[in-house]
Amino acid sequence: MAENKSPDILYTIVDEAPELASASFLPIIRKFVSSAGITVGTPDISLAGRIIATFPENLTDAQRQSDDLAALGELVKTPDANVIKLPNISASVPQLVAAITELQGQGYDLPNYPEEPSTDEEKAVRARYDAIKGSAVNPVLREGNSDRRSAKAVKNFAQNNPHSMGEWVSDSKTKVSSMPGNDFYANEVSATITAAQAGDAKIEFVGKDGAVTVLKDAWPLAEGTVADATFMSAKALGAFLAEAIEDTKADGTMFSLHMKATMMKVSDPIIFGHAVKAWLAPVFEKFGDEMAALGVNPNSGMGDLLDRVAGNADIMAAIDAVNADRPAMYMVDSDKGITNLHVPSDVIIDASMPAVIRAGGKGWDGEGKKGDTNCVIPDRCYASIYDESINFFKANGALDVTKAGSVANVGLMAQKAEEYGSHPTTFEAPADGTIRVVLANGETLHSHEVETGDIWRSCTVKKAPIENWIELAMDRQRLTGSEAIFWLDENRAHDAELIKYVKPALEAAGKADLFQIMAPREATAQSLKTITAGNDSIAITGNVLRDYLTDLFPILELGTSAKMLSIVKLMQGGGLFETGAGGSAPKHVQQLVEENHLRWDSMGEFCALGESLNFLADVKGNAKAGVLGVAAEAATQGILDDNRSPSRKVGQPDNRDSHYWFARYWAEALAAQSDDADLAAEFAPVAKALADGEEAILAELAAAQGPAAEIGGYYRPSVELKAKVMRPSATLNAIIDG
Ligand SMILES: NC(=O)C1=CN([C@@H]2O[C@H](COP(=O)(O)OP(=O)(O)OC[C@H]3O[C@@H](n4cnc5c(N)ncnc54)[C@H](OP(=O)(O)O)[C@@H]3O)[C@@H](O)[C@H]2O)C=CC1
Ligand SMILES: O=C(O)CCC(=O)C(=O)O
Ligand SMILES: [Mg+2]
Repeated sequence: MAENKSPDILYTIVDEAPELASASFLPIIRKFVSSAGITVGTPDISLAGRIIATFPENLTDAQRQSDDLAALGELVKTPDANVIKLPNISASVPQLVAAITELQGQGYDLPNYPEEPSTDEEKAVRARYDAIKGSAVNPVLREGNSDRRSAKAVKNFAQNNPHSMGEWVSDSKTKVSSMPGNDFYANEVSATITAAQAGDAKIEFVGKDGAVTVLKDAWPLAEGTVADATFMSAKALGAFLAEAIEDTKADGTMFSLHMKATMMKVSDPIIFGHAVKAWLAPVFEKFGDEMAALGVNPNSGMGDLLDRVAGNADIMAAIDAVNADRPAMYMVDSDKGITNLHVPSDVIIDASMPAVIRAGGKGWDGEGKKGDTNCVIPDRCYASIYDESINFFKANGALDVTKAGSVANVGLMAQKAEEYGSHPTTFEAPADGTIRVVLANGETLHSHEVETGDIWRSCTVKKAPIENWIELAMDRQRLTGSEAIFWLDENRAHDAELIKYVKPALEAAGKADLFQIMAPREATAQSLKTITAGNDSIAITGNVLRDYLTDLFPILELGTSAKMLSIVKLMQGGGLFETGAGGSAPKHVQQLVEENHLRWDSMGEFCALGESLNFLADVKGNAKAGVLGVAAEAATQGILDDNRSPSRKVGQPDNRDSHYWFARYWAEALAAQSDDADLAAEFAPVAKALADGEEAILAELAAAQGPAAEIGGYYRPSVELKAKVMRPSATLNAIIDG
């Protein structure tokens, strides 16, 4: 972070579409808040920035960057944090490799990603890259639980301006397929650590010969922590996937796999790799050794595999033959031939399943044809929410957006809760044997018999985050009076331990009758019924369902999760304001580069900015921030009232136009208010200049659209080129920079 004085607000530098939007929006924010003496820092948590910060010894002084993520990770543990966090890339291996290659091309002398490290040096490099891989940012910053909901104005807008929804028919063949058993759900055991059990635990693998290998040492388990262990059988997974492919073919639908290989960066790429192997089973049987020699790693996807075998005509012919015999495949981009199995980070379950459901159960096949799809979600822990949603819409038709209520979420997230914190304690069984958790007192807490390749993991959640989550749920219920459901399955080992916290806490507060506890399937059906009737519900969930539901319901209700209010009340008193619940929208970058139109909607940034300024006012007593915050809320309302959000098509207003309107409404609201005469006087001429310049500004913005745009890189675009593309209006720039 460049500034010496700690900035009042930190606005993160990220990747892809939100970062392009920032090139236009940040100068506006800076201009407005500087009038109140508020400073904005820009910590770089982009994938490229994190790579650069990891290898200072390879770089010149000019190239080096501080480790801003580490600094932010410390800041969020203090009451001073006021962070606006935009979505960033959680990189799959192919993305990480592409980012490294791009940086090397820009003159950064970075080591290659060691695919198969053998020397100690390679292993050390690999470990440093692995810390950057996957979801490496959000879990570090989320030192609090999550409160995600649609702001009233956003919800009203959606009801009055319904987005397009696919039609649901009762005989749709779209379905969810999951393993019948031997998955994480079936094998889960869980316990709450007692005082006598607390301390540094170990995870061990015991071979059939009795030899013990320590997989994880000095693993602190504090009293009150809920600690689970479970595994997915590799054999059962392989058999299930083979059957699912056959079943899809028999159904005449298309095959689609929905995983979270980014956030679940250890387990899910392995499961994804099993699907690639199952799809190309005859090819792996015949050419397994040749493919291994070419460096094929199925976990990196079909795209990487095809690149590696492209020079071998026999293998390519075998792949073509298998594909000809397979069912249709759900496509990421049918024009470019990118399939569901190409890149593990292309189809991410939280966004992909709601997109299928919003479309009436449809996906697109290799010929660009719409059709029903078999949605393969191997593990059953959470698949039931999608299965139940699909059943509900088959029976009731698509949601009526104009009348539907809303499902908000209170999510247990703090301190790497549950599955999303389980990467350091996830292992692929090295051989047949036993994996066990041995406590500090020598007791074996959990133990599983495993076979080679089984995916074993332990998830934990600490006591203070659980208690904070229950408090937050009670707050939200009290403030809204809504139906409130803890989505917990008493038949699941982990959830049963959480229920032991929830029930007494509710009873002690005298609120047991205001809350229900339901398994995810039942809670899905109940919540859909509630919103169909026009009422609201609060889903109080664990970390994975927080993630899934805060895309599912907003994508159905609002058309997108980008417009969500996404507040993380940090446990030490600070504020972390996430901008929406969606990601960094890679497809939007593609459109900008091809035709200079950015369809990214900054509504998430607008909402987070208002919250962050109000936080500065409420918690830090900064009255001018309060005035700016109220005016920013008015500007957000103006964007909605006058329908100034970006359009999808080139030639129509885009992200940049919405920023002009936001600036104008913000300035007008500041000029009109009477709480701070200085701010009113300062912004009156700004508001006038923006209004007077409307025609010129909109014409200059429109003129930029159409031709390809050059931004000088994907993972690390040129700052100058980005600014040139994203700030094409000289008239607007003169007002903002003046
Ligand atoms: N908080 C975070 O840091 C998060 C990061 N991610 C990361 O984001 C990347 C992409 O993930 P993906 O699964 O594709 O999900 P995204 O949410 O990024 O994109 C899916 C689709 O949602 C729509 N969308 C998302 N945000 C906006 C917006 N602001 N304005 C308009 N439309 C929007 C777009 O639809 P359309 O194409 O129809 O316009 C987009 O193609 C991955 O690297 C992932 O790891 C994902 C989730 C959260
Ligand atoms: O961190 C990530 O990879 C994704 C986060 C996410 O999807 C969410 O919080 O909703
Ligand atoms: Mg998500």
